[in-house]
Amino acid sequence: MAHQSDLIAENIEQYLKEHENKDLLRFITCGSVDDGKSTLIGRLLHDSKMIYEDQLAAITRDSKKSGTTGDKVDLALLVDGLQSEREQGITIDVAYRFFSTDKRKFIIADTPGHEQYTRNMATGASTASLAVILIDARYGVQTQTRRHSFIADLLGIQHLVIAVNKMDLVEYGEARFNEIVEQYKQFADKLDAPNLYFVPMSALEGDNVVNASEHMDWYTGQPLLALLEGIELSRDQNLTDLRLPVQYVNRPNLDFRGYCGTLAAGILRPGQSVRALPSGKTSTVERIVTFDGDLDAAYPGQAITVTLDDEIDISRGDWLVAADAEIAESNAFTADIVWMHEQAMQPGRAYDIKIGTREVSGQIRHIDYQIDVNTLDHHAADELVLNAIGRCQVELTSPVPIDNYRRSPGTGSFIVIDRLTNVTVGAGMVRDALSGTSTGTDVDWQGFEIELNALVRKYFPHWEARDVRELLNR
Ligand SMILES: Nc1nc2c(ncn2[C@@H]2O[C@H](COP(=O)(O)OP(=O)(O)OP(=O)(O)O)[C@@H](O)[C@H]2O)c(=O)[nH]1
Repeated sequence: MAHQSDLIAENIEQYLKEHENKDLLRFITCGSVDDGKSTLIGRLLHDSKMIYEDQLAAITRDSKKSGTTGDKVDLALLVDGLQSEREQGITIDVAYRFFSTDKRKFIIADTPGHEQYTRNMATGASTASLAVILIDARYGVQTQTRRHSFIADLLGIQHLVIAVNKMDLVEYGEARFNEIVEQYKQFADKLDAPNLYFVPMSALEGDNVVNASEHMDWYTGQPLLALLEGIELSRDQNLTDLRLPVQYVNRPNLDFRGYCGTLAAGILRPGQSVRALPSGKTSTVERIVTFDGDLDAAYPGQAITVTLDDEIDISRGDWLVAADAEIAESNAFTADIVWMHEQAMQPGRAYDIKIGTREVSGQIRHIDYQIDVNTLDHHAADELVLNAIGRCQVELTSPVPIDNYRRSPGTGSFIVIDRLTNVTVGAGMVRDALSGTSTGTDVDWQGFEIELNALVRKYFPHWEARDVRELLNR
């Protein structure tokens, strides 16, 4: 079990360094208000001895004053306490907590359930491999449960742990648990849902969180922590396709030219034949350079600098892929977009799209449908408001290589940036390439007109856009 030095870390850099030889599981916790998310995280930290003695003494004292658990220690106070410390002076959307056991280190993204739910969850989930979805055993699958599961699935999370909590309030009943499992599975049929795990638990009483439950001997699976420690993650990585989006070209002197980036997919080795996109030029990997020396092989997620045998022209935003890889290139594709800004997405408006390490201007040319995250129904939409999710057609002013997000999240995702304010207003997951359009590098007239209208409204409120256009046409 953990030592004092393994306690919850404040500083992620230092924390990761201390535990660098263990593998890392990032997970997200989701639940409706009062499902017991804080209690669960508190219980996880408490039972795996991640809490300082003085913290425990403080919450034991506070539980008597302001807890909701009678004589018992209210472990939710631990999490809420950490949260309020972190929130002093700054507004954060997602709180991250770090802990480790002998087997693995963990980062929990804890997303507040109330406001701007979709945006927060999408932020927390975008780097997570697993989601713990809490269900109150008394109420079973709720609209929120479906919403959380859908977003987790949309973001390509491979493992969903359905934590049926508060089993103590349903007499630890096996029949009730099975009923909820069935309810959930029926709904999960509509998802691509990858690996599902169901755990009956009581976060309050400590059943099946870290320690196996004495009250539910009918449950033969593992408690939550053992599950989190044991789930195999390597299978989730795409080791087949090679993708290195170049973040920056390092040229300290005439003898060295290295291409730096984080390997998004595949295994890269010296001697490998590679092709640069969009130029199509090929070469061979000479060295893989890192801060700690050269590598014989690099894996997804590793930040590397690559040198090649030939001097081919590669710049920031280009991709290195396997020489024989077949990749569609197009200036149009379909994508699921999560809208993250108060100002609604307007099809036809010009936005900057940052895809991989490249930034290109473009527009959302059409919303095929909006997805109701509560029912998973599709319906028509002219715009996407804050937190809405839609299947859209995106068109760029120049072609890019297209990767499906599910196959390669690192290169198949993008963000949408407002051109006037430079604020990130949306996040998207690429689905399929569409055949290119004649727009090519032409001016995007529709987007231009919308921007023009906005500018005219701002600076010449008494003018009509029509007047401006007439002026331009003269
Ligand atoms: N009986 C019982 N009560 C629980 C259990 N888990 C949590 N609770 C209680 O449920 C209430 C809500 O728990 P929290 O942990 O604060 O729930 P939360 O989901 O974090 O809620 P928010 O922080 O408001 O989003 C508290 O009174 C807890 O003591 C459980 O397993 N059994």
